[in-house]
Amino acid sequence: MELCETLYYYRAYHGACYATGGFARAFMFSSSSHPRDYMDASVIVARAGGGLKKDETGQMKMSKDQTESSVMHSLRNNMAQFNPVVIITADDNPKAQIQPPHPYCVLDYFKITNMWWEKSQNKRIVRLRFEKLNSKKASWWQPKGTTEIAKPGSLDPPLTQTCQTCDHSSQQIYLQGWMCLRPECNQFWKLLSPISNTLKEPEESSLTYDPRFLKQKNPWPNDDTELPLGSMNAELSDHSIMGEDCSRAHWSGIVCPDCGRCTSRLKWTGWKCENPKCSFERIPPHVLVSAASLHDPFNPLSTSYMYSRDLHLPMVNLSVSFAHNYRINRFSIPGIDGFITHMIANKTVVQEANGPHDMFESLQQTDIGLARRSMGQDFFTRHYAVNFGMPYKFIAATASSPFPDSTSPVTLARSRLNWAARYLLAEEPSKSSSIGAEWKPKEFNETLVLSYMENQKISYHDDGEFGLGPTIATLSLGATGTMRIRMKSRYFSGVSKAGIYDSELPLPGCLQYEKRMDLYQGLCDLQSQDRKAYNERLRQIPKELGLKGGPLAKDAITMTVSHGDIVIMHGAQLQKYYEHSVDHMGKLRFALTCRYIDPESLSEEDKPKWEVLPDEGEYDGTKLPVPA
Ligand SMILES: O=C(O)CCC(=O)C(=O)O
Repeated sequence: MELCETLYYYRAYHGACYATGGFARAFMFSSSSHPRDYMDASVIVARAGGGLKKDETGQMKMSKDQTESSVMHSLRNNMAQFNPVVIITADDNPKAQIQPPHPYCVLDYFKITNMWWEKSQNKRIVRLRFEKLNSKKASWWQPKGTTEIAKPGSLDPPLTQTCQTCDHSSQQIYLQGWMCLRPECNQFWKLLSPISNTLKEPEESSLTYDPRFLKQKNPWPNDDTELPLGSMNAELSDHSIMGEDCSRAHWSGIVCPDCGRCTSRLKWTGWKCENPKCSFERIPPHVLVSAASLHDPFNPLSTSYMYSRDLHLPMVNLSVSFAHNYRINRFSIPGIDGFITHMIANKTVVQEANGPHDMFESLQQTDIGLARRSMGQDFFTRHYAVNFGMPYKFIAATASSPFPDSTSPVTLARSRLNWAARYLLAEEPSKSSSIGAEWKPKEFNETLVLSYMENQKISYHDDGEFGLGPTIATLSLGATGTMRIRMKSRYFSGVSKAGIYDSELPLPGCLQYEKRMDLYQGLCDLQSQDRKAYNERLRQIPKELGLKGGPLAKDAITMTVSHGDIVIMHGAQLQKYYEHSVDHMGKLRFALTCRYIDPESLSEEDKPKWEVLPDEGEYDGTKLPVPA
């Protein structure tokens, strides 16, 4: 992750070659290399990535012929337009002549000089020869005290021969003899035996590179020049620019100037080198993003009720009301016991003392411990988070502290959201008494603060973990966000990833709703009568109805959440069957989300070491002057 966030030329989380926009940018040279791969101080020969699978012994093996892919087109573009690629080595690279000092190390820029087809383990593969771009620069990966036996260009040029069958010419790569390298030709990958004068595929283990092929020099325009390998992210301009330190470049990783390690920005305040032996830290000055700068000329704030920019599918029911300076959009989704309320704040709300404007600015001025949360295996969430009150231990566990250790926006948000939830749940027309009774003992006992810099977002997820909810309320501060709510794929398609039909009551809006409804009762009966036949039916139904796991439902509700707005989701079913995501287009956004977390649902070690006291803020939004 650190590599991919720091090096603009290598953003391939799972691949050997990173290509983008039709050009290859970098190659990773690691343990899954091919036996004929080669590496010295100036030349590398490697197999183009892809097509490897683990065999039963855990070894990476070719499972099928390689074919022309978009990566190969990119590599050809690099050659045609003289775009060099960066090569990175991993510490398990068996061809490295020295032990690389770090798990991943950048070698340098290389020219791709040759790209050809071969055969290996009876499968067709593509191979590449790379030559270091700047031949004047020493290669740090050359063993100390040694010199290259032959530098590129110091030997005779490689032999080139034309195939008598296909008229295609190619260089001689192996000392064992010349071979046609055009896979369409029936002479492809065959050596002429001088004894029998017949063509035969070579013995792979006997192949030795022809030094004239390896050590050729291929001049490129502008070679022998230096290109930057370090990232230039996070260079601040000389002027103070509002939000510059929250820009995409500023939450990218940097190359540590002290030890050279790629370092992601894991803390809101700045970078701290992750190398345990290095103490480098960089805290860029934060130029306050002022609340006044959030002004949207196409949606001007007023003390009247605001416009709505929310959209929904026709099946979703919307009721609109106006109260206490909020436009209140209340959505309910058929089949779901619950509702979603969007309270759209006006100028009176956002400008009130200790209100959204003040909270937004105050959150930027105090270090409240916002950090990216670990998702395991060295991966971290994109956004920053910190929790107060009852510990939040779901998905990616977040550091928690008692409310008294937080800053005023955290407690103010809790009190504001408790007021909003209390007000809305009491207003809920159909079931006010039961919901109100359920809610009261579950007033919010936790505030999770999320902060999103430019281009950061939270992808589709639910908040339905055991012991949490059933009411979840968020106060949005800063840049305008888009919150999307959609049915989970499993319930939309009715099929699990393993291809098994889900026999739960189908939800309106799902694929093949009517047909699935027709099957529903019969399946319930079969389940209680004949378990074997029932399981068999679950495997047959996807084929009968033409259903497969994987299709994504359209967003049922899309809300434009502005600074000061509140979104309240109520109902466990909403979290079970639906999921939500939020992104934004600005430089900085905070989401302060309050939940009730049942302390009894936490494991002994997760239980707080502090008492979570009731909210004493007593915020009351009804006290503000309302639009005339
Ligand atoms: O950013 C937001 O508004 C929503 C945050 C959210 O979905 C969460 O905390 O689970």
